[in-house]
Amino acid sequence: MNTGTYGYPKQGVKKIDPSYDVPEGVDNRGRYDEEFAKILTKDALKFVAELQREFRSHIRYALECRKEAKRRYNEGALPGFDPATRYIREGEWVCAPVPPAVADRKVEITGPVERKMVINALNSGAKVFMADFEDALSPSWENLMRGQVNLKDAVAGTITFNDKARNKVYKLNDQTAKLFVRPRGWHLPEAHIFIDGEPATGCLVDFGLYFYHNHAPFRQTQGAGFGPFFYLPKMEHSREAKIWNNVFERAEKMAGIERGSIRATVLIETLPAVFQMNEILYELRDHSVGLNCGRWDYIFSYVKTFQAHPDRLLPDRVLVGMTQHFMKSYSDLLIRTCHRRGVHAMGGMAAQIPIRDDPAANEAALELVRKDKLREVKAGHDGTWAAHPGLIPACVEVFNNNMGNAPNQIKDAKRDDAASITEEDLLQIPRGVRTMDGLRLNTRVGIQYVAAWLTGSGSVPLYNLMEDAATAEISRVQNWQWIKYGVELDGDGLGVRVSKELFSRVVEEEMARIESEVGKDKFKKGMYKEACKIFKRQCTAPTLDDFLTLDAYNYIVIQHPKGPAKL
Ligand SMILES: CC(=O)SCCNC(=O)CCNC(=O)[C@H](O)C(C)(C)COP(=O)(O)OP(=O)(O)OC[C@H]1O[C@@H](n2cnc3c(N)ncnc32)[C@H](O)[C@@H]1OP(=O)(O)O
Ligand SMILES: O=CC(=O)O
Ligand SMILES: [Mg+2]
Repeated sequence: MNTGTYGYPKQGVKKIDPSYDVPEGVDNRGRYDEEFAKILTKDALKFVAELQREFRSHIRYALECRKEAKRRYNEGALPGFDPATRYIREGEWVCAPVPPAVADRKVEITGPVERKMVINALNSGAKVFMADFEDALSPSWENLMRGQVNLKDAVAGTITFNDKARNKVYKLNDQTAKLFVRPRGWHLPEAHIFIDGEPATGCLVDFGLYFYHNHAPFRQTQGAGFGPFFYLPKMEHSREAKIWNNVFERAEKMAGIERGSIRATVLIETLPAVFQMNEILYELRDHSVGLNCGRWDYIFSYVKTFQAHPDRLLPDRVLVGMTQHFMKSYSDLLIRTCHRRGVHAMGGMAAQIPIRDDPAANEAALELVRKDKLREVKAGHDGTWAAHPGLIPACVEVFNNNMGNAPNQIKDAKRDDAASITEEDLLQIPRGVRTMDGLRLNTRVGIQYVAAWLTGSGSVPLYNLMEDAATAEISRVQNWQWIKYGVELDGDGLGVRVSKELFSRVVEEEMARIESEVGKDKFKKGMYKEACKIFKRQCTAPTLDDFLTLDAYNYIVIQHPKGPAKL
């Protein structure tokens, strides 16, 4: 079907779904659902529209600045510390004290805002559950709106789920994890809600609807007077943190709650942002509750930032771990920065997940997780992420054994030694081989991930590892980089140069392998062919697409009255 931007039929704008009651200037093109209507109330949408109107020019400017920075990096510049903000880096200031409710964040579970998983995560024994509208969620209208319904029920404490097939009813335990919510990044539009004729900014929809409905019960039942709490993804510069700070202040004013009630942890997961950690904390100093090592997007961002630097090619994805010098430097400097400013320095996600049908492989995976967590706690991190409830006991054990009863290490692990970390340390080229296996695995994983994403799953188990939008991005940009620069392979493919022709053959062979692994029936019913087309185009594009999900988003937008149905 011939479609315009976001799949909206080109022949004309159809009328607003009459069933949603919308404020002036807001056009809701998402499917009507009685449950969704309780979230998409006129007043809640009015709040989202106010945020959009107040901040759209700032967001547009910040995204323009990203483009400008990209242009500079593409012309050979390297990211680095900004001399203009040296006074912030060298100044003696601290963030507002950590709210007591979240002083102890030793282990945090993450997961999409899917109903059963929300309950399982809150019951998992982790201190925090990061409910994800971002890397782990395919942002279809259904997923986003159901996610909002689920979180509202979770904050109210009434969430239940009846798994009829297994005759099992899920409900919350007496003790649950504290909820943090991660909205989408600044770059993603919400193509079902138009404000003044333009798609809304995705993260303002996620934030605005969640905040509007939950701030009061959250502060009463979870935050002990503080909150709600957030994780903020994919920022590249402190000017983006400043926008969030202003959004928070605007929200606090609307709700009539004290300034500094809302708290957020910023993911440092872009290469430019590592040079802005003090500046980001400074902008958010009244609303901050730390930084987190978003290691997967960070690796993706290393490739993206250096897309025009053929001297900085990545080795196989599996070799770019936290012990590579640039990754270790990033984590050490993050700890030093956070603790100097009085807030949490959170670790990141190990990609291993439990392997049910192979006890030896399961133990080996658990051992890798333990090793990763031991490295983090010894380095001074105050807590870490787990992707699966089955990993919580191992993570808790490592952190408890090494931190005892202390809620965090903010005062005890100052890491002043990390003050000497330089720009060169943070940019050092990762070492390792580039192999045909690496190219094949990237291709197999990338295509299967996109296929899952197109059918509504934003995080999936593939080859015993957790894959989400961030890990899939690494597969995509690494393939792109190797093709673009005709990388000469090591190992089995020794001497072979990666080219579009070689990649085409690899895609064909890996598609056949995927079909045999998932079975003919699932392959036929799934969206593997569409995924292959998207992934292949992106890996061979003359210029690198900024995000895999921006292009793929067109396939999952379904506007009503009925636009093209892809899901
Ligand atoms: C780079 C980053 O951004 S990391 C953060 C974003 N990524 C994520 O959050 C990934 C979260 N994890 C997941 O989505 C899942 O664990 C996956 C997709 C990796 C694996 O999923 P599955 O193979 O379906 O897990 P599995 O079948 O072992 O699940 C067993 C049980 O644990 C539950 N479970 C698994 N992971 C989670 C989770 N993260 N949160 C809550 N419950 C979970 C399942 O719902 C299931 O529950 P049930 O027994 O009551 O039915
Ligand atoms: O969001 C986390 C990451 O590693 O990316
Ligand atoms: Mg990420």
